[in-house]
Amino acid sequence: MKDVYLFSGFLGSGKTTLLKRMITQMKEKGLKPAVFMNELGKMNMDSNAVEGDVPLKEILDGCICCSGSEKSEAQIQTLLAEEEFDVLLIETTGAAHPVEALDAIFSPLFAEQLNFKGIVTVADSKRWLDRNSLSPQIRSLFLEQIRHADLILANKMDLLTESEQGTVVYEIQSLNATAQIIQTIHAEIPFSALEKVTTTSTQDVVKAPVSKLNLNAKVLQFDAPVRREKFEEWLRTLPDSVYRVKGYVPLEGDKYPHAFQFAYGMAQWLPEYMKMQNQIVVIGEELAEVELP
Ligand SMILES: Nc1nc2c(ncn2[C@@H]2O[C@H](COP(=O)(O)OP(=O)(O)OP(=O)(O)O)[C@@H](O)[C@H]2O)c(=O)[nH]1
Repeated sequence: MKDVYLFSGFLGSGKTTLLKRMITQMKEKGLKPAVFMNELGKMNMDSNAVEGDVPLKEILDGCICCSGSEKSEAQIQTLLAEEEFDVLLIETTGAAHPVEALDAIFSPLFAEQLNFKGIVTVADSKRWLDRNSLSPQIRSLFLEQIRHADLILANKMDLLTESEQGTVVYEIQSLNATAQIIQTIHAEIPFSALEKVTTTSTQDVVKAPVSKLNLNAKVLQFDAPVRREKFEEWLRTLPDSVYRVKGYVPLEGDKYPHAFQFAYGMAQWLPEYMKMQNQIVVIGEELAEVELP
């Protein structure tokens, strides 16, 4: 039997950061991980984070509103048939209800092969404090991801004061009394913390209704390099209903585009040493008016 962990958490909370850490630690222990990820918006930026020697299946432009469980089942089946691995890590999109992703894992097809260990939710602690500013649909998704977790990482603790950190842990524990909560910075946990997880989820778990999300993903292409200040100024004009921006931004004067991440008001730039497609994906509500500067 292969252990399976499901990584859940809102857009930009730190799931890919956790995934990378766990892959490194598993390899150090001599375990072979495989990864299945679902991405919004036809761009495979996160899968670039997974090294080439790790078996990987992904669904790009993953469905936002439904589980698409047949597609997921087919991908998992291919992994099982074609690859050698010990542990399967599944990263859901930040827009997914964690319980929907369970459909594929609990498929009778895999009953003899997969041992589901649990839902690990990465919570953006700063966003937690500000959750009331989310639209009602998005807020209920955000809460559902935490409510169904077996292990919760209260992540981005570096952005909070000590008293805010205490508030977040207390409030999250009131929403989910059974899950263990670990306070983290950049999702730093030992793999042993993951191994201890035991799930309370079953196929019949009852999920609160999350009404239809108006979340969309829009890919924007750059025709020419931009000035970094101009681009950052543009970011500040984005409405609060833009939850996530990521991709590759060509900057004036630089040979290669820069990998770029933006989540909850925080931007991160990383140099790239290869030619990547000059495009970003913007994820949020009401994106019709959002265009590049
Ligand atoms: N300050 C701070 N930034 C963090 C922390 N953890 C992750 N980040 C940053 O947050 C951004 C999003 O992290 P990811 O790991 O890509 O988040 P994700 O949940 O995989 O994002 P999606 O898959 O797009 O939903 C990146 O720029 C990370 O470097 C943290 O603890 N503190």
